[in-house]
Amino acid sequence: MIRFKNVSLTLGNKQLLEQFNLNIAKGDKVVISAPSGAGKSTLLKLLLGFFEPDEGRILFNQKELRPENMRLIRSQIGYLSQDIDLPNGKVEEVFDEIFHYAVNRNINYSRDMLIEKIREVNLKEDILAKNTIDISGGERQRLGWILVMLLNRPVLLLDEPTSALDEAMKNYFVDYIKQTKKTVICSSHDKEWHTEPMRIITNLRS
Ligand SMILES: Nc1ncnc2c1ncn2[C@@H]1O[C@H](COP(=O)(O)OP(=O)(O)OP(=O)(O)O)[C@@H](O)[C@H]1O
Repeated sequence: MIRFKNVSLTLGNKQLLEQFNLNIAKGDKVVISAPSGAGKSTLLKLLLGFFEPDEGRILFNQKELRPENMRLIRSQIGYLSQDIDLPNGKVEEVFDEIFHYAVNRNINYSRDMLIEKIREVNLKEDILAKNTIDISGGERQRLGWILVMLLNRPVLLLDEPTSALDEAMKNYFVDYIKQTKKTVICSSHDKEWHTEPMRIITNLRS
């Protein structure tokens, strides 16, 4: 479903990917656990079309990543960025707004579903009335997770998605990924991700 074929990429003066090959089948769970600065975030950003490879090809559902395909490809991806980029505003309104975007209008979403998820991830309902700029890193990360879970897209790209969470919460999200049928690529250093059925990738330079 996702294929990197001999992909090389240099940013600045640093070669991050060198003839990199990776085949990801539908439903696979891939965890990238290369050292800091190795290019994990960049690999995810390549799939979103934020960077283009210097050499090689990237295929998504047999289609080559090209500017004209990116809109359709992105509509199938739930992306959790490292800094959880939520718009400014009251949490409840931010979620409402996101589910009113044209691309998300066919998704089943309600305030009750949001509240159920908020409870599941050990947040309190009063977070709905808080501004997204006034919440902690751990709260923000859990809201990002709630968003990708509710968006319910077939492919998840997760960039250090458990870095700000306690052990119980890390395990909660690892368990969610274990049981989902979605195709998942996750960058993380957390040991909780080193478990079946995750495929661990440690080297981006071959
Ligand atoms: N647009 C850019 N121009 C030049 N260099 C860049 C650019 N984006 C990233 N880099 C550099 O590429 C390297 C890889 O960055 P990236 O964020 O992908 O690493 P990472 O493996 O995710 O690291 P970490 O685990 O610390 O988040 C870093 O040295 C970074 O400074």
